[in-house]
Amino acid sequence: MLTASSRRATRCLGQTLRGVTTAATIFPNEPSVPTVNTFPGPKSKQELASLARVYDTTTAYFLTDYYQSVGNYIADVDGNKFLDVYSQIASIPLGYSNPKLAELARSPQMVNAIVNRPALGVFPSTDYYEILSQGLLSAAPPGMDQIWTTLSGSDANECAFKAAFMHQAARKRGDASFTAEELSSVMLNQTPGAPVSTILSFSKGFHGRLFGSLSTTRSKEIHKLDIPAFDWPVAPFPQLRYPLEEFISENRAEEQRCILELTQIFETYPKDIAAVIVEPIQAEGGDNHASAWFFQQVRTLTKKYNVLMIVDEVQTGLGTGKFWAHEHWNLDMPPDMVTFSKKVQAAGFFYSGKIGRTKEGYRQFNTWCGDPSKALLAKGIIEQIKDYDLLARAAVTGRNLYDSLAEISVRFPQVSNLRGKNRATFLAFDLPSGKERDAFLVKCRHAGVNAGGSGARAVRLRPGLWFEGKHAEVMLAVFEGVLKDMYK
Ligand SMILES: O=C(O)CCC(=O)C(=O)O
Ligand SMILES: NCCCC(=O)O
Repeated sequence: MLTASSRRATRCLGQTLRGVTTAATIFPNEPSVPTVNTFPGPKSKQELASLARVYDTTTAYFLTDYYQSVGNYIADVDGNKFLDVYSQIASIPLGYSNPKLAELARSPQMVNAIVNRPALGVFPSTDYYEILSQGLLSAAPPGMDQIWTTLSGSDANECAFKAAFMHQAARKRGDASFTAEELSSVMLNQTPGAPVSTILSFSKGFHGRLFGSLSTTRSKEIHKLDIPAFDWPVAPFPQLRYPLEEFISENRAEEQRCILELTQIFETYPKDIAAVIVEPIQAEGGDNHASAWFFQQVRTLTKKYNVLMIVDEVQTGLGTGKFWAHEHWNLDMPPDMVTFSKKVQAAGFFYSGKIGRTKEGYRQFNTWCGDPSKALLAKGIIEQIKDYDLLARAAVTGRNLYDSLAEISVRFPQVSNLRGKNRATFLAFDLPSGKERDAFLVKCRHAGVNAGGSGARAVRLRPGLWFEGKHAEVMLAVFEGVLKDMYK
């Protein structure tokens, strides 16, 4: 049954996509509606219990059958098919079983990259330059033409931190060599070889879970408890009111407050600050936005205080209607490093100049130094995005979806703080409490839509780039049904 808002989204999106390749062409076997019989089904329960004997399944939503998952639909082992607007925590860019990526996976180049996995730092492959230059670097953020590849988002951030520390130390050291004291003290984890230097992050930020990155993660206590942490500075991230355009002056005042506090930290913090790390939209921490003005100020301040600016695009990359969300800010000076992972499938960071390099070697290093098979996959993803203009199309889909959700929020005032306007389908809204949000997500799954949560009470939408009007229609109808069930 189509609601007024879902009809509207379908109409607009149908017009946009007429005459171009659609998800139906790419995924001829994609279901047109979800099917949910028994959920969780008997097989899912049984097979999860088997898996649980050897692997921690505490957080599993259901046992997934990836062989049966197609396009925007994820299947479970009991044959249930859900419209997936969460995409493996925002990390499947082009739908399940994407035939073009599957073809790439069968190519001799991919087979070679997988079975002959190189230790790239010492034995780089003949095609790594071509894979990087025609792939990831063809979508590099403005002003950046250098890349370092890593293994995960956390690893990307940590390697960017290391690059920042080494760059700052080299800047201060000038042409001098390491001193004998540096060489001996570093083996004892003491100064001056292991200097007291820090990475500043923002409240509610999420930058990963490894030892260094976790110290910059500030989203939820549970991620950090019991793990030793660096004593590093934290600055307030603006807590804005939504919709942004209705609270312009309040929001500007809040951002000014945060910028003032950041300035104070730069002025008075007793330890060296090598870099600031910031997400363009705080994702895990609750889909928290800030304006281009705020980020422009951060860039100006970091330049002024000789602090590097790392933009963590692990979740926003490919997700906001541009390759990189910070492209929405119109910065005068690009950030120093931009980290990526998730939808890109490969991980690493972009930079310009020499920030990511050291003259000695073996300092930014590990056995793999990335993974050519993932970099090749990233190339295939970027090509498909360009071939079908998927970022611009996601921007249109997102605008219509935002309007439809805004209409829903009028009928259901429990749906509040809708956010992500003009950020494609990187959308979220709040429900009154975390308990209600969790109940909403469970009910949606029973009704055939797999969505996610972020922060304390947000429902987050992260569909892939082949998500279109007809998918939005299904999602909106399910959301309306569940909201009616919960609130009317
Ligand atoms: O939920 C998220 O946004 C982040 C997912 C992730 O990387 C994590 O939880 O470690
Ligand atoms: N940050 C982990 C989120 C995982 C989930 O709730 O699906």
